[in-house]
Amino acid sequence: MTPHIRAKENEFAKTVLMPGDPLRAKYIAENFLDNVVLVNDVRNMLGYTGEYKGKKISVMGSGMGMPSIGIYSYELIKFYGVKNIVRVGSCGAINEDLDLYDIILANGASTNSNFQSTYKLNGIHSATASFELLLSAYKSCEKLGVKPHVGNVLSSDIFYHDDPNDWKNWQKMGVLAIEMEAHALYLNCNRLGANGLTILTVSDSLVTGEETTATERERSFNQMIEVALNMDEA
Ligand SMILES: Nc1nc(Cl)c2ncn([C@@H]3O[C@H](CO)[C@@H](O)[C@H]3O)c2n1
Repeated sequence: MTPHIRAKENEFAKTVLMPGDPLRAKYIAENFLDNVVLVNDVRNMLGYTGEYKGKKISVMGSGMGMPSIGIYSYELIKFYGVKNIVRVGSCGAINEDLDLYDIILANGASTNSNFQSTYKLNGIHSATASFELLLSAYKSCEKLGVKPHVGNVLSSDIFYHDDPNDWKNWQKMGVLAIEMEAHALYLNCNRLGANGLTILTVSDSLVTGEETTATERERSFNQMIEVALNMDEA
């Protein structure tokens, strides 16, 4: 038990998938996993443990933003012994080579957040994914015939930027897309010795202004889930 999770000590698998939306966690549990058990519903941040092709795996919502995923990923690693956390989410593309529904594997996550000030570093930590998980996800993409984009993303504290064009400065740095969680996940994993990876589906493009519809998001989301579920476990 923690302040935010009611699951018993051994109720999470070694690997946890984390969509932002707890209803996505419910969708994944109901549509992809067998022998599913609800292990958390505190604050309705639904968490489940089940099996995929006979392998134990968990899925739980992370909420939106770095403070939220920062709490849940910390507690999963520190108090439940989780070793691998794979964020599966949506993002806004800022690179012109990206199309709607493209899949991104984030090897790193830049940020405008103050999150890493807690580590009192006399510099800026490069928040990076686990290469083991990144390679496993890349191989899973190959098996499924998916060509992912591998690169840096921006984890922003803000969804509505006051200057609607400030993403263009990040575009100059080769950043592929904007989302709001990866940087904090990677910091927790880097600090606590766990493996983290973020897999994203492009749900909108700041370059073209295109957006997916709610139903299209669900369809395109499935491909990313299959990539995550078919990864070899680290
Ligand atoms: N800042 C931001 N901007 C754009 Cl264009 C996004 N597209 C998807 N997301 C993700 O979806 C949620 C916001 O809708 C967040 O969890 C975030 O990770 C985005 N977050």
